[in-house]
Amino acid sequence: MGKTSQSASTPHFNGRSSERQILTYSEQHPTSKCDVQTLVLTQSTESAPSHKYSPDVGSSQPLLNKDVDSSYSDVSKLKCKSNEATVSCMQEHFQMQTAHHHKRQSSQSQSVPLHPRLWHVSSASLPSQPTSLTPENLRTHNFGGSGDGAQLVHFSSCASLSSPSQRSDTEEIHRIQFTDSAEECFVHVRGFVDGGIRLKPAAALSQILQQDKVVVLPVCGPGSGNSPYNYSLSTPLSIVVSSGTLSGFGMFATVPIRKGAVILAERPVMIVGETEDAGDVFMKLKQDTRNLVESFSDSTSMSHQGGEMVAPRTFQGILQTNGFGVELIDASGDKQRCRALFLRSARCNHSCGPSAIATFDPTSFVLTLHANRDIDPGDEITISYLPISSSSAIFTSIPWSLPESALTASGAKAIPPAEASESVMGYATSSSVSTTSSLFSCSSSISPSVPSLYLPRHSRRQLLRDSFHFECRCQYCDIPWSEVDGVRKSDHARKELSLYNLALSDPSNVELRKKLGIPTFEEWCSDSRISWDSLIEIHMRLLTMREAEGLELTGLAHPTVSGASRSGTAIPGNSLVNEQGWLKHADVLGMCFGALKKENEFREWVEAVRDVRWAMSSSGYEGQEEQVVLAKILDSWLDEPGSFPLWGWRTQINRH
Ligand SMILES: C[S@@+](CC[C@H](N)C(=O)[O-])C[C@H]1O[C@@H](n2cnc3c(N)ncnc32)[C@H](O)[C@@H]1O
Repeated sequence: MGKTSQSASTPHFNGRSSERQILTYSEQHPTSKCDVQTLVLTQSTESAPSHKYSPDVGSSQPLLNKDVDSSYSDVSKLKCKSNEATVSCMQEHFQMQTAHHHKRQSSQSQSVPLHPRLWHVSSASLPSQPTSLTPENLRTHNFGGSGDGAQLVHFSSCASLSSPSQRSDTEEIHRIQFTDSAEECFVHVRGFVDGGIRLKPAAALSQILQQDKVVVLPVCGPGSGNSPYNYSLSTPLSIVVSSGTLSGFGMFATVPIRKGAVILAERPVMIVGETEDAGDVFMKLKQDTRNLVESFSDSTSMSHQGGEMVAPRTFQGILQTNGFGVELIDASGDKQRCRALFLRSARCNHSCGPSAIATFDPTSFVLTLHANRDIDPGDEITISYLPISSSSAIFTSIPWSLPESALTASGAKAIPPAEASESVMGYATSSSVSTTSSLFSCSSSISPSVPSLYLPRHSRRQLLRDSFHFECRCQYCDIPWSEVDGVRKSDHARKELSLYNLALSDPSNVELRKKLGIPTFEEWCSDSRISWDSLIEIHMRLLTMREAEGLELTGLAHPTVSGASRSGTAIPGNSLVNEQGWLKHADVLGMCFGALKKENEFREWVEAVRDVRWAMSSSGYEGQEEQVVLAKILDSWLDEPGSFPLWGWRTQINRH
């Protein structure tokens, strides 16, 4: 093993703990000492499809490779111009941008020393100089794919390996060499890899991996105000050490990114089984990768306020803090929970109204970040560490299951008992607000059907504190005391959204829908007693609420990855909800306007939904084919609105 006593010349962590693994190591290249089994991923014989979308609905041609960027490139170019100067200004000040940006900055580069605290992430035990995360390191790691359409398709058989029982921990660690890039990933999942991992060709990975729309920056600086999530690209930057509790880095957009579009796709550098020790795998990483990883924060070693170190930093803690929970699927279809570490996505901070949704495809080893809403240059790319839907594609960071104590203590009152609500009412136009108010006033224990992102602020914060070891300072939580009303409104809005979510995700739950006063589209279409604007009002209002809470597309994490179901865990919100978020509301609105024969509005909504579905269809995950089919249908409606099957239907009903 590469673990030895600490060397003076290399970064190390001091500390003693009988329970924790203390990090000490020599500079020796880990793989030079260890006999790492290599699994070869051979190149696909199938080249990446290069055709673009054609509005031929009946076409049998696979349409898996629509270039997300192409639909938005013009907009991006336009919006980007004004920001280009400030983006490069930023690059001059921070020497940790991605390789791509480093290249662009070229001769204008001006070196500004970084404040050590920003590198240290509040840890006194890190090296005094920034030995990692330099552009050089990032370039070495080559986040972009190198081949033309090269794809990861095959995980070679490991038949030649000895049986697991005879092996040491070190021998159980496998190195995956991706044939379409210089990347490699170490996998330590006991008794799992040997049988092979179920892999399939991933669409256009190299194309996606080459996208470079983000930069890693300190989260605090001028213009950030109370919230860390408004980094102003138009303000000349100088580094200010935060006096608040939030420190460290975050990921920021450098270009405009449209809702649903792929922000980033990357593969992990290591995957560790739930029960395995991360330390052994860390020692296998290349030195520069390891240096980078060691600069990552370890929240398990910090006090909840994040201000002081209360325990030694450990590899396990770094993985817990920065790793994504994913599930791999073995050749026989069994799943195993693991933690995967992605060098760039590890910089994504949590927000209760995340700007991105992360999904992991266990068949291509690719984590994809999709935009949850339109993102401007300078906006932080955030994800939710809390569950956002019933079967989130990934379960971020630490816990495999949130502790019972956290749930009890959260005191959430999300879904009231049916009998306590007001009398069942018919479908209404504007009474839904008062109805939901009465529903909320009922007390009950927490329902497993409520994704925890919909819980009130104090519950979300408590979950994050108990399970992720930090006090959430996202803009949806970090509301000043003077704005108590703001907190109350936000809590109420989330509860209401969760209720509607439940009703909309399960149309058979007629009782709840009636209590909420929300008809289905079909009911609205065929029943002239329901006023024509009722459904439109409801969905418009829910959309506005979603936007205010930053919960636009969150539910879309759901269909993206097979094999990452969270059912059976104790995490609230992981059971039955099939949330669709913004798409559901926008879908219904488009159809309503179609049924009312309002062509302009119909086009507006159908086009918006079509764009998002196309964007969601291009990252190689399993749900993409469904999105393609739906997008094609919407395209045909846009070509000929009259082809919408219920075109003008509601107007006829009204006449009779
Ligand atoms: C995966 S890391 C995110 C990147 C990290 N900020 C860095 O500098 O590398 C997770 C850690 O970031 C901090 N963090 C993330 N989201 C936060 C939030 N909303 N409020 C406060 N701290 C947050 C916490 O310290 C957490 O343990």
